[in-house]
Amino acid sequence: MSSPAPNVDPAPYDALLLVSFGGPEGPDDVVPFLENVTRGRGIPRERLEQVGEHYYLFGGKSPINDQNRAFLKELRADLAEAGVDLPVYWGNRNWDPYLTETLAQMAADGVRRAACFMTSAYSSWSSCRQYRENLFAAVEGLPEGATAPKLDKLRHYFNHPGFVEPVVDATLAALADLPDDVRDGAHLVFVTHSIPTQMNDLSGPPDQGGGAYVRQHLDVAEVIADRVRTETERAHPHELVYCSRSGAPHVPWLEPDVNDHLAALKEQGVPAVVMVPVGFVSDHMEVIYDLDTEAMATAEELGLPARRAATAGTDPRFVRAVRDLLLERAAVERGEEVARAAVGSIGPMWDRCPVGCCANPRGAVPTLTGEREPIDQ
Ligand SMILES: CC1=C(CCC(=O)O)c2cc3nc(cc4[nH]c(cc5[nH]c(cc1n2)c(C)c5CCC(=O)O)c(CCC(=O)O)c4C)C(CCC(=O)O)=C3C
Ligand SMILES: [Fe+2]
Repeated sequence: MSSPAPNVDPAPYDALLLVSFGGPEGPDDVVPFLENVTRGRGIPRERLEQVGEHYYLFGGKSPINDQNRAFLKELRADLAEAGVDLPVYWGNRNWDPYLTETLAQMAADGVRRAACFMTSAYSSWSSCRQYRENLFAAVEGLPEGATAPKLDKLRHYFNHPGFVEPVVDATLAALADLPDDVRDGAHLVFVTHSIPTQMNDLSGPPDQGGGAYVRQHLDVAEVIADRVRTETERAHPHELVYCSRSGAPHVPWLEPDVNDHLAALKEQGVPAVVMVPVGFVSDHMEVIYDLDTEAMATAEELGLPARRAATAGTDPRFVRAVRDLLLERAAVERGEEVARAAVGSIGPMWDRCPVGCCANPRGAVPTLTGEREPIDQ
């Protein structure tokens, strides 16, 4: 008796599009990149100069593009090995290769319908809807006569086992790397990008009361802390804290800041910490500057032993999650029943963002890939 053939049919998709943030590749790129990111955002000049310095400290080069190149390579190899025959494209919101250029290429190649995988895992305007607004703008910007492929965003994966399992292992590895005499009392400090509290209040579908961004992170942190407890047979207390606060000082953002939190833990007599950057999918600038450079210096000054857990990056389980999400959605679009993997208490996320989900605090802007296109708020 033969078992049923595994589903490797990507139809109705004829391409996969990796959608990312983009980052500068050298010193001359830094200012134009920051201008791209912050156009119309009211970020104080002082903050921009500071962030510029973070990039210059690393030769003006963000690691994010190379990380996406490495991810693409693994993703193509994974798809090929699994027998999924599908070209993979890559486009960024804020730097070369820009989404518009990539979509123009896809149109020229005759791509009619593409699934989009975003390098951003959670709900909020910054981490989801802004990507969808940028997809709309990129399609609008296509040259005359080019027919854009229809785009679908693959569902949120913050609670997909392929994203969470590598972070569990990374947390265990970071704990194991702490000195023996402080390990047992170590706290797990889950870290994500701060956003304005209003943006968190608006995150998720309007009928779910907002706050999805924080709720999703808390749920994943709970799952990881639980798994770590099972593996180590020890309950490491955990907290969710924030990094990379921006904006004007009088505008409230999510707190506490990771640096303040480390000081508070030291004050309480906590012997060590593992920082788990659960809000990020690779070791880009927020991780290598805000955590590895700044927060590590804070820990050092405090005399608080600290380790930073790796991000999912190119872990084969995370790469495979993209394939699983793609084939799952393809089956859904063909009208088939699917199993949807998810860990934690929230459950698998929707395929199309509901109307008004993660509203733009500055007002309605057209988006793609939602329940209703192009304007849904
Ligand atoms: C939630 C979130 C994520 C995680 C989800 C995701 O990954 O999308 C994220 C990722 C990233 N953010 C990045 C870079 C920047 N973000 C900025 C500004 C801002 N980020 C915000 C939020 C987020 N950002 C917000 C609310 C602002 C304020 C301005 C605004 O309201 O839009 C600024 C301007 C300077 C400053 O204000 O700090 C820069 C340079 C890079 C590239 C890193 C690299 O180059 O390696 C990545 C991956
Ligand atoms: Fe950001």
